Amino acid sequence: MKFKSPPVNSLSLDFLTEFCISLEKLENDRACRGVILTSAVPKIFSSGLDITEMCGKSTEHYAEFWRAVQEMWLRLYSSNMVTVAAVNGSSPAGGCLIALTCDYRIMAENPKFSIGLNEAQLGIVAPFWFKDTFVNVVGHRVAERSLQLGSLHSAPEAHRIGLVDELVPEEKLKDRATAVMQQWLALPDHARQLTKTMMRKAVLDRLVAHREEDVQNFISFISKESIQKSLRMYMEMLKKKKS
Ligand SMILES: CCCCC/C=C\C/C=C\C/C=C/C(=O)SCCNC(=O)CCNC(=O)[C@H](O)C(C)(C)COP(=O)(O)OP(=O)(O)OC[C@H]1O[C@@H](n2cnc3c(N)ncnc32)[C@H](O)[C@@H]1OP(=O)(O)O
Repeated sequence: MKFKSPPVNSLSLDFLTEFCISLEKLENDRACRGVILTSAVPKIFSSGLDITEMCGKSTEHYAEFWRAVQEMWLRLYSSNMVTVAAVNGSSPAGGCLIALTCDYRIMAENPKFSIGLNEAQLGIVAPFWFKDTFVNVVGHRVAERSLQLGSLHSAPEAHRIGLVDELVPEEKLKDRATAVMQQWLALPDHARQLTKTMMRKAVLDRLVAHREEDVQNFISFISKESIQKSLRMYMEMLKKKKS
């Protein structure tokens, strides 16, 4: 599956809805046992949640948007398919979450590409299930430091801390992702799927049990004037960086 929402594959409500529909179709297709996620936009895997969806909108809109973010994560983290992220560009925040939610991450070894949960830099907080997914990949200490600092890690650093499983030259990314997929698909599906469920169930159950509470927390957090101001300033900073 190739993300193609230029300029930066930001995760808008439309993007998330289409992503979930596509995943559901693949999940229900018995012939499909695995999916490789990558980007058709040069240099960017995904710029994370679309910030414009979280600025100056109604409470109803925030609720709908956040449910779509939750749905994307719940579907991908609990997928029966083998999921491989072929990270061919930068991947901050929600983009990093997509990669972390997969079974395996391969990143192009370009040191200009960065990845991480940088929410703190925007003055916002990564929700508990972003944090739980991160901890499950890199461990508590690395996750704590990285989250508090809102770090964006260069590709080599991301590999060093275990955020990505391997680095390959960009032109070899597709072949390597295919080889990894074949390796994972060589196992009997039922054994691999039950193992995956065992490893991820507690974290998935936690969001399922607190889903509505999480929506309400998001709404009350994102509606604060101080948070709206931080997001507006961040968007302005992104625009200024260009000029
Ligand atoms: C305690 C209770 C807690 C409850 C929980 C509450 C809150 C938490 C909520 C949410 C968690 C948030 C998760 C997120 O994902 S937030 C998004 C974080 N993303 C980023 O920080 C990335 C920002 N973007 C960049 O760094 C760069 O754009 C890039 C991806 C590195 C690409 O750089 P490049 O130079 O190639 O492009 P531009 O910077 O010129 O960007 C082009 C164009 O796109 C716009 N844009 C970029 N990113 C986003 C985005 N995420 N959303 C919307 N728009 C984006 C950018 O402004 C430019 O627009 P323009 O109009 O100027 O062309």
